[in-house]
Amino acid sequence: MECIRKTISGLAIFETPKILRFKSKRIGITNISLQILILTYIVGYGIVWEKRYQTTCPVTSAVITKVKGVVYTNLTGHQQEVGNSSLYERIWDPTDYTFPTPGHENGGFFITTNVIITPNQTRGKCPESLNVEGAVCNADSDCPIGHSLPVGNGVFTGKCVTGQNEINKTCEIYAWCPVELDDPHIHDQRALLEGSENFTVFIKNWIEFVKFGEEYKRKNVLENANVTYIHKCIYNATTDPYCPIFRIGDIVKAARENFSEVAVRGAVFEIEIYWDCNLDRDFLEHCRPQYYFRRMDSPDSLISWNFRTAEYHEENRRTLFKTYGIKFIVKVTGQAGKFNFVPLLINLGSLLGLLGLAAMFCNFLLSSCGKNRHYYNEQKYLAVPPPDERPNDDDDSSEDKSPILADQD
Ligand SMILES: Nc1ncnc2c1ncn2[C@@H]1O[C@H](COP(=O)(O)OP(=O)(O)OP(=O)(O)O)[C@@H](O)[C@H]1O
Repeated sequence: MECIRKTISGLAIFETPKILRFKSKRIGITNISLQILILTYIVGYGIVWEKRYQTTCPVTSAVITKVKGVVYTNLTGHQQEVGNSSLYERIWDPTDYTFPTPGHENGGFFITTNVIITPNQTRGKCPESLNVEGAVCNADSDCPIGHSLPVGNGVFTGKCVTGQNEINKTCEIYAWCPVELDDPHIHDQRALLEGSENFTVFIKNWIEFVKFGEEYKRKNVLENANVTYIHKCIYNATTDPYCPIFRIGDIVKAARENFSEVAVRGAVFEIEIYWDCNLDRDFLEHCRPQYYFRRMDSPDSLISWNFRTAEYHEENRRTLFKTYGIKFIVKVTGQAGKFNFVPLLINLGSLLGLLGLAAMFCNFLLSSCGKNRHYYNEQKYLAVPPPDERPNDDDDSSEDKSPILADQD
């Protein structure tokens, strides 16, 4: 009953903190300056510049690419011409030099820049390549039947036969014969498809901001673009930043790399399409893509970007291609922001909280560093003696003894 009575009487009391007014020009100016600084930072930088009054949504996108360009190759002018150099005299169109398998994931694509061709391979028996570690032999006993070398081209037949250069003997293998030659042109500092720097790629990118609905959907091709424009435009960061057609050489150059060098052994580049959209302004006018290019791998003399494919002519005949090239990864990033009361109120709330920092700092200066700190501390803090030293109070009731100011009415 006592407890309930106290609670009820407590409801009739209003408590408010007492504020200490301390006259000091220095502290007053420090306090107001800090408050202005915090206010400018939160309102100017946080709310206005960083648009923290907006709710955001990350971009969702789809990308597909199409490469165009034709090049005619031969080994004329290469330092070391191979025996069968006519093999490399050929025309290359997109179907020959782009590959869906390693390149089309994430809208990426792959362009062949260098190649070793081994034509007319058939399944049969032939000497293992001299370049394969462990292939050289002196007698049949060096080539156990059924054995294969870790980086070899086939399975040992059990015979040691005259090798590719007629001087060294190598183990005979069941394989696609003749085995791939290490064509000397690949060691030139010139790529076979050097002309591929003039190829172009059309990057088609559709985006949307799911949270804000169907009306905020668009593509990286501007609304006023027509076929004539598409056929003649080439992306340029300053003169034509919204053209979706990119010259391969320009991409490599924008990533601060030399095309002739990377074309020899291959490389990986990233094309980033960045969308930063303010939906409080005109969507089509102010929501436009920005493109960034960078090299993802680092130049390496040991590892190169290559893979093998084959063209099968009939059941037992194929042409083998060891293909070096540049892989392009397309990455779409970005977000859209739109006005919303919730983030605005949250930021204003944190502003009020942070303003308290100014008072905390001034308090610290006054109580720890100022010359009147003792006087300040005396006024600010009420020293309470420990319970066993407090003056004897006959009235042991636990009634609240704090003074209560009565209102006029
Ligand atoms: N890499 C590119 N460089 C320049 N123009 C391109 C490129 N890729 C496509 N285009 C052109 O852009 C337009 C739209 O391309 P899209 O692939 O949608 O149409 P298409 O008729 O199938 O193209 P195409 O048959 O020429 O490959 C076409 O006129 C096409 O020729």
